[in-house]
Amino acid sequence: MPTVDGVDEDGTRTDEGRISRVDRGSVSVLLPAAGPGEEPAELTIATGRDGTLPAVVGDPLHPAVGDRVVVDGDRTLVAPRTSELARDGSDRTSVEQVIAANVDVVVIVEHLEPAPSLGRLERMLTIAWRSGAIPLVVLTKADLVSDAAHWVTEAGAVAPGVGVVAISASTGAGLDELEVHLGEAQTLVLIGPSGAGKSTLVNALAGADVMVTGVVRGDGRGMHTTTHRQLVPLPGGRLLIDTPGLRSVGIVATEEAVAATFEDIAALVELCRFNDCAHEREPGCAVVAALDAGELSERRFESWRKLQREARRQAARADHRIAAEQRRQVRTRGRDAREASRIKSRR
Ligand SMILES: Nc1nc2c(ncn2[C@@H]2O[C@H](COP(=O)(O)OP(=O)(O)OP(=O)(O)O)[C@@H](O)[C@H]2O)c(=O)[nH]1
Ligand SMILES: [Zn+2]
Repeated sequence: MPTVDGVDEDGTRTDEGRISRVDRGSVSVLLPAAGPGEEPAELTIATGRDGTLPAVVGDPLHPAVGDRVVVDGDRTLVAPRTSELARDGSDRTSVEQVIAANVDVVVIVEHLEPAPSLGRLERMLTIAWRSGAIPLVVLTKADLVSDAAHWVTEAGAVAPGVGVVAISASTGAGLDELEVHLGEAQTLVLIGPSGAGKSTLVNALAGADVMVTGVVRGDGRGMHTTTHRQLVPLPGGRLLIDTPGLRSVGIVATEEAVAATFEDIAALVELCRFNDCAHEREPGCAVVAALDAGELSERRFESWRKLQREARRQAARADHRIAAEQRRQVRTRGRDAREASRIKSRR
């Protein structure tokens, strides 16, 4: 059993790295630099025929960019994940596809010009809360507007408990404040609409293009890699995950994630007189009372309802997929059993 400090019980060294790229049949693993001034190394590791790697704990799993791995002898094991950014499976068999693992902060990038969409912010916040990472809202292009402070307040109201920073990549305004919010050695992903300024922000955080050379391991297990990495080292020991499809992740909502995004409404629901209040015309409905009092906006209420409906729909769809998979397994087992009894009766 490999240990996390890099030395096995029998004294052999194990390496710890992060998956920096996932391809068909293989993954790239980024190993930390051996010492100051040295470049990080990158290995290519073959995955199993089904595309999985063994896990430190539990069943083999499909690796994702950001996965922590322990390279131990001939085996590469995936460590348990602290967070997962998932995309709803597009086909009927796969439930969800994890596109980034072990993310600390989901940076939600939204432009100030054109005016930000609060509904989109709520949607992206739900994705972030769902992942297990901490969301941070970055409003870009502050140099183009005069009411950035107003939008910081508005965004703060739809993102209770979440940091909101207005920045300008053009003037550098707000970048210091952003640094404070990000802290050191964190793994980040950026999500946001096209043109919001994500690439521009990455360049600002990176300071320069980060180029890394691959190496050949002495034992020949690793191969030289010159692939374009999807896990980008940033100054301050930070890592940025930028995988295809991540920037425009479709929503994978759960009721818990929706409740985390709409913490204010979730608190109101607790105060409704009836447990099964539909928040329509029931007496003692705290949600309707807040709407009537103008404490809750109609826009936010509708946005909450919509995301809740989506979460329920997805849960039902996932249940449906699981049920279909179970039926398939029962059929296969039945066929195997019939086959076995046929063989037996022939003897
Ligand atoms: N004035 C101003 N323009 C900005 C700022 N940040 C980004 N831009 C511009 O906005 C445009 C879009 O920026 P990108 O960084 O390419 O946006 P993106 O979010 O990466 O877009 P996609 O790659 O399509 O997802 C570019 O022309 C940038 O120069 C800013 O702070 N101020
Ligand atoms: Zn109610």
